[in-house]
Amino acid sequence: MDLVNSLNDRLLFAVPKKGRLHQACLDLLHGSDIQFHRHSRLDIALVKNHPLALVFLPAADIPTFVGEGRVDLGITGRDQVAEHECAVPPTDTTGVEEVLDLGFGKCKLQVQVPLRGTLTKPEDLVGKNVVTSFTNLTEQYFRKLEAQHETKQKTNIKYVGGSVEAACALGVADGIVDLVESGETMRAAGLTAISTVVESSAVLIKSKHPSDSKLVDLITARIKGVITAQKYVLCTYNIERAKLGVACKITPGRRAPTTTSLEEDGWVAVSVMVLKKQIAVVMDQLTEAGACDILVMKIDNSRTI
Ligand SMILES: Nc1ncnc2c1ncn2[C@@H]1O[C@H](COP(=O)(O)OP(=O)(O)OP(=O)(O)O)[C@@H](O)[C@H]1O
Ligand SMILES: O=P(O)(O)OC[C@H]1O[C@H](OP(=O)(O)OP(=O)(O)O)[C@H](O)[C@@H]1O
Repeated sequence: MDLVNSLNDRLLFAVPKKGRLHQACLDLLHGSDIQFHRHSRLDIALVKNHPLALVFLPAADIPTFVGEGRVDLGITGRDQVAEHECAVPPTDTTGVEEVLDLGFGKCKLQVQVPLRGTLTKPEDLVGKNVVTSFTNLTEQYFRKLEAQHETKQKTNIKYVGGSVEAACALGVADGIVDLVESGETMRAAGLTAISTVVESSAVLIKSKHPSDSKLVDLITARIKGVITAQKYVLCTYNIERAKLGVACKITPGRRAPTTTSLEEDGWVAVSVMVLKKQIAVVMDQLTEAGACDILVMKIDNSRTI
């Protein structure tokens, strides 16, 4: 198969080829019914049911390809977009547009120092050695700090590709700038966070001039449907009509709750979307408000505005 020629007339969609975002992206594509078969060792996969091709790239490179318009859509971390934009500021025609926050891959890019050391605030690192994989954001952060303190001292920023947390223990750095999610890696390395450079989560991005805007909108709507379905549950309950006003305040729904009269006089059944993380509290409040037969169901997919 001439893979390169078969890319003509297909929208290109970049997906992280490995790392923390890879599996969540595959799950999202599956949930969106984007069907493909990836041959082993090939970083391009043609989508069977859309004029679309997936390109598997390192998360850090995706903002470059999408920003230059070589690839139409992509998923990466907001931290990677920010790192790229520090080096290549967007113009009217280049750079990426964020389409959706995907809600996974949440982490913070933080300045970290040894827990049992003398450095306690970011200013203490000015003029010292800082190791990171995010050199552009780190340069920007420390140049700003140096300017604020009107010092001629320059912080020395060094790049390493991974295991950044080892740099202080190995005597290469006085502090690091690295990603933190649970904080386990940081604590295990005897480090503590003293400042946040960027807060991140996975985002869907698009180029400023995608080759097929209609298909971009369709793929966006599909992905949004899956993300919404993951965030919400469907809650149904029965309640006396007289108590419906109070119950609707507890479960206002995204637009409004759906109510249906029950065969039993004066009673209604309510069906409403509730944020998954709030459902336990909502169930407690509904019970107190007089609701009964409360049921909670998983939503597989959705299309909402
Ligand atoms: N611990 C984490 N928790 C949540 N999200 C993370 C975490 N670490 C990284 N990420 C997100 O995933 C993106 C890719 O990071 P990851 O380290 O998995 O990339 P990678 O392509 O495997 O790179 P590398 O080879 O440098 O490790 C990050 O830019 C960030 O947005
Ligand atoms: O706060 P935590 O939950 O411990 O996660 C943070 C760690 O995750 C990432 O590294 P990853 O494990 O992807 O490997 P890497 O160091 O090779 O980038 C990041 O660079 C941190 O080291």
